[in-house]
Amino acid sequence: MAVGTVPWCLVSALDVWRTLPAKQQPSWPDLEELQSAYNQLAALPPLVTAPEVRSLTERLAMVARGEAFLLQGGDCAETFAANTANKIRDKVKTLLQMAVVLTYGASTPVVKVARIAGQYSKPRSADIESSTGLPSYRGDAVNDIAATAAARRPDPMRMVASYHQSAITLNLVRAFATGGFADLSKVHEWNKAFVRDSAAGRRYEVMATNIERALAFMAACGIDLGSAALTGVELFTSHEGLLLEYERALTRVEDATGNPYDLSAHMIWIGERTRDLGGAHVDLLSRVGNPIGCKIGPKASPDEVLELAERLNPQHVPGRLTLITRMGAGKIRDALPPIIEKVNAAGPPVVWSCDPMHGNTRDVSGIKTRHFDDVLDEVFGFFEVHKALGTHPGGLHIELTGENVTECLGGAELIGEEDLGGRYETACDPRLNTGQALELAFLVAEMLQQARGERAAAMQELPTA
Ligand SMILES: O=C[C@H](O)[C@H](O)COP(=O)(O)O
Ligand SMILES: C=C(OP(=O)(O)O)C(=O)O
Ligand SMILES: [Mn+2]
Repeated sequence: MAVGTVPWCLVSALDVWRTLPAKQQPSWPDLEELQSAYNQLAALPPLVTAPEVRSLTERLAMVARGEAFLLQGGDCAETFAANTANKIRDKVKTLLQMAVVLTYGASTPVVKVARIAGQYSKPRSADIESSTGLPSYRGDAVNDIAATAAARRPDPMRMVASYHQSAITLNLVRAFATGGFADLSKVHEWNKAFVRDSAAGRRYEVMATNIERALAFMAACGIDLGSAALTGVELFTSHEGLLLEYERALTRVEDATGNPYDLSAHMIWIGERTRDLGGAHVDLLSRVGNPIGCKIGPKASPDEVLELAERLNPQHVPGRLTLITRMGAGKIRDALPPIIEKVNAAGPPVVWSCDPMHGNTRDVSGIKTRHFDDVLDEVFGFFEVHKALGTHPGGLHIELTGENVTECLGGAELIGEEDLGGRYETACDPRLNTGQALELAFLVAEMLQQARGERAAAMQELPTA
């Protein structure tokens, strides 16, 4: 593994990353322990399969063509402690509820990708936490969040533990997706309860009633709402491909095709802090067959993004690459247009997705938070830019939870600074709570409906031949 000691000609293409600068890797204190964890991971079965991964690429190709919408969401950082049946259920439930609302708004399929079953490592701004003087918490796959020196020591066996936690989660997620939990009529009943019982929901009575009518119409037409197609969903998994040893150990060459896939999740994304063109992350992930995401922050130049897009999708495969822009509400309207123009003019087809969370983090008396209005404003900006350029606003990437936490400010429940202490439970970044996430889905659905109405009106105005 220590590639510096191996002659260059013996390095597998999948290990070239070992010769390149790798940012945000833990300082593993014991390389023998690391080797042992790697060997264990490499011998374990994959978490997902190559055909599933290819199905997601096909679904994302539909998004790239403007025929579908992508919804990606979940925790900033999953933790072993919060990996309980109820919390997993409620996260999946929130995603499914959002997806139904967005499907109605967009009148197209919604591709559902959870940040789940592997989101256990975090890039950090600082190696040392200023409040404690301890090494920063880097996710449960690396160290423990408890504020002691022993807890913060990076332990490679935690990567093996996070594999097992991911397997447990995935087992439940698969059961929820196909075992009746995701039944369209039931998800709609949950949305009706949200609309009826919450201040946030009451604003969306009209849309909920319209969805109800659409379901009644389908039933009247003889469509069986109890059929497998409507009681199950396709739910894919994703996480940031940050820990290179973990991702490499779960990269497997498919017998049937001879192609490598990172089978730790269906979709893997590269973070804003590790997307260097000459870096290890871009190299490893450029070589696997999964759909790849890449975060794009406000400092990225159009040329740099085009180069990244070519590097990550040289064959121009639709669905292979999702560019997840996370500019900040105040910057998106200026920063995004030149990037879209550059990539669309010469580059590969991409899915354009909006992460309205990471450019809008702020500090309130030492607590990391985000304001719902900023999140919404960035989403509005994203839609405005795409409308002006005639491109498809393909998706949303959200940090959310299925619980009633108080981590982000605002929303219809008007969470204020004084409320942040109530249920602030995230291990890293502040997440939208269920109500805020559903509210966002209804607002985006309204936007999508309006955009459809405008397109239809424009078509009617076209002169006939
Ligand atoms: O999730 C994203 C990053 O890991 C996170 O925003 C970094 O947070 P920090 O600035 O507190 O290190
Ligand atoms: C680290 C993250 O985001 P970014 O790379 O965009 O900062 C994240 O999605 O949690
Ligand atoms: Mn985050």
